[in-house]
Amino acid sequence: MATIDLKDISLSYGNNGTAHQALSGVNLSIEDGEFVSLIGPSGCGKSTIIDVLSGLKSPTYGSVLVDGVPVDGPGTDRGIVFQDYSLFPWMTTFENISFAIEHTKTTKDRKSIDEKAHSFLELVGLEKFKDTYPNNLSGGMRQRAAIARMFSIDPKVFIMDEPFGALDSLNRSNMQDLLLRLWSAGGQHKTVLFVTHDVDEALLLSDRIAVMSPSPGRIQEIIDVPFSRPRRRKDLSVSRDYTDLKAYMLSILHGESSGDTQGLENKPKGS
Ligand SMILES: Nc1ncnc2c1ncn2[C@@H]1O[C@H](COP(=O)(O)OP(=O)(O)OP(=O)(O)O)[C@@H](O)[C@H]1O
Repeated sequence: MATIDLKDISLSYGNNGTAHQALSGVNLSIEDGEFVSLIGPSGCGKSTIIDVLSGLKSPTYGSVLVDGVPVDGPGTDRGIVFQDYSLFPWMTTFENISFAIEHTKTTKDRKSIDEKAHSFLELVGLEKFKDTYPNNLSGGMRQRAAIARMFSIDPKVFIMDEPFGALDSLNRSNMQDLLLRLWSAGGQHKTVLFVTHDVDEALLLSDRIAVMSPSPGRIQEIIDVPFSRPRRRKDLSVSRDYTDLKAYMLSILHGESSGDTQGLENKPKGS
């Protein structure tokens, strides 16, 4: 059970003389179990929002709440996966996961921690690579290990910053399927904030998509994704509603739409 509230967030980098306003007046509420993606051009402030929600950066103005409680630093209630560097390079895959479990303090004895770590490695198909160091894993394997680690600590909230951005398209599809499978396992969905540059990825995964605009970073529009779950790529790709919504999103991202939800003629129905 977790809700996220970003309330009127502004953030400036640097000091007065050279301050750069990265975010201005960002408001976003995410419901319990909701999967929300952030999409927008490079430099619009997606990673800054991720850092603020993670507790790695404090906003200059505004507040961040998880389940109504203000975020004042990193915590095990929020699991994070970045595009890279999510794993400790000096630990094997097994050690990375067992270390994370150990630090949640919910599992105390060594045997239970190790069993739990093994079960998560198995879940993502990495049991054979338990003694391998991250540098000797492929990019896809590293991200599988990072996702296993995030799930193993059972956080209320998943925060993912372009986790599949560096993967080739086949690996990326496999990882999206894995994420959706784990996300919906057990019927209790986690609350997710997911950054992507990829419109298809956002439409496949999300309940809602927040489209950002730059200079300073703002949320330009929030789109409801109307497709029922489970979603299958091949069904989506032949659906007229899907191609219309994708075209609409691309038009916003390329600055061809005002982004005004009122009275937009080219906005597809149901979004
Ligand atoms: N530590 C920093 N110091 C100064 N400016 C920064 C810093 N980090 C980010 N910025 C600036 O803040 C703005 C938002 O950056 P951010 O990384 O959040 O954007 P982004 O949307 O995640 O970009 P990308 O899609 O390229 O990862 C950019 O203009 C960036 O140059």
